[in-house]
Amino acid sequence: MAALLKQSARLGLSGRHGQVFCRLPWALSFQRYMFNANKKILVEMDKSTGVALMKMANPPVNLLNLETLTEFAISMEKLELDKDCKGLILTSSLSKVFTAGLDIMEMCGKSPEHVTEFWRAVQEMWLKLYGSNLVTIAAINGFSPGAGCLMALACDYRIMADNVKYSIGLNETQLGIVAPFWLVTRELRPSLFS
Ligand SMILES: CCCCC/C=C\C/C=C\C=C\CC(=O)SCCNC(=O)CCNC(=O)[C@H](O)C(C)(C)COP(=O)(O)OP(=O)(O)OC[C@H]1O[C@@H](n2cnc3c(N)ncnc32)[C@H](O)[C@@H]1OP(=O)(O)O
Repeated sequence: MAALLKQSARLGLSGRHGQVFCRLPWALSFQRYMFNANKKILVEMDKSTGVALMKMANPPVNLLNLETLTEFAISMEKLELDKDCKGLILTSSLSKVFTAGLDIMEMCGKSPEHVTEFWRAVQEMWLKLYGSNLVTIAAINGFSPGAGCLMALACDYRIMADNVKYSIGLNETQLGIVAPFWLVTRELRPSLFS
């Protein structure tokens, strides 16, 4: 963990004036590769350190819609298959939003099949992060409501930008969505499981 944090510092993930800056070398060596399917999830993997930097890049607020969640799951699978990858830093490419959470429009006026597929993708996102073999760190560089908070909770470690304007929390009850029992017990009351 200490090594990973040092690495995140080396990559430039340092909090200052409420921002988490991500400075990466312009020149990519052979030890570094990047991939993205549809550019909603950007991944930069540094083989020399074993640390992958994953940035959500779905402006304006990094909504987690079906497309983004699917791309996220594919990206996680690729990293899990890379034997050189030991750790993952999950962050946002945007300046003040980590993610605004689930795209409410995915749950509104859609067919039951679509809604089912969408919620399956949400669960898959959680399973991929919570069950990952990688050491996972959420570098929360902005607002992180709802599923943004869920994502952060599913990581092994969380670092949040020091800015009183940014909020984080499970606010989904305001929309009539209730967090399931297993989620609450696993992430918010882990002592119940031990
Ligand atoms: C493991 C699975 C098992 C089930 C688990 C079930 C439940 C527990 C776990 C998680 C549940 C999560 C549910 C959710 O995530 S619901 C969504 C919660 N999110 C919010 O309430 C965020 C609301 N948004 C904001 O507060 C602001 O947008 C924000 C502070 C993030 C940014 O503010 P800013 O001023 O920069 O931008 P805006 O002008 O507000 O937004 C731009 C644009 O985006 C639209 N928008 C914002 N958020 C959403 C959203 N969540 N869904 C859809 N659309 C959104 C906003 O309306 C603007 O649109 P437009 O006016 O430009 O058209």
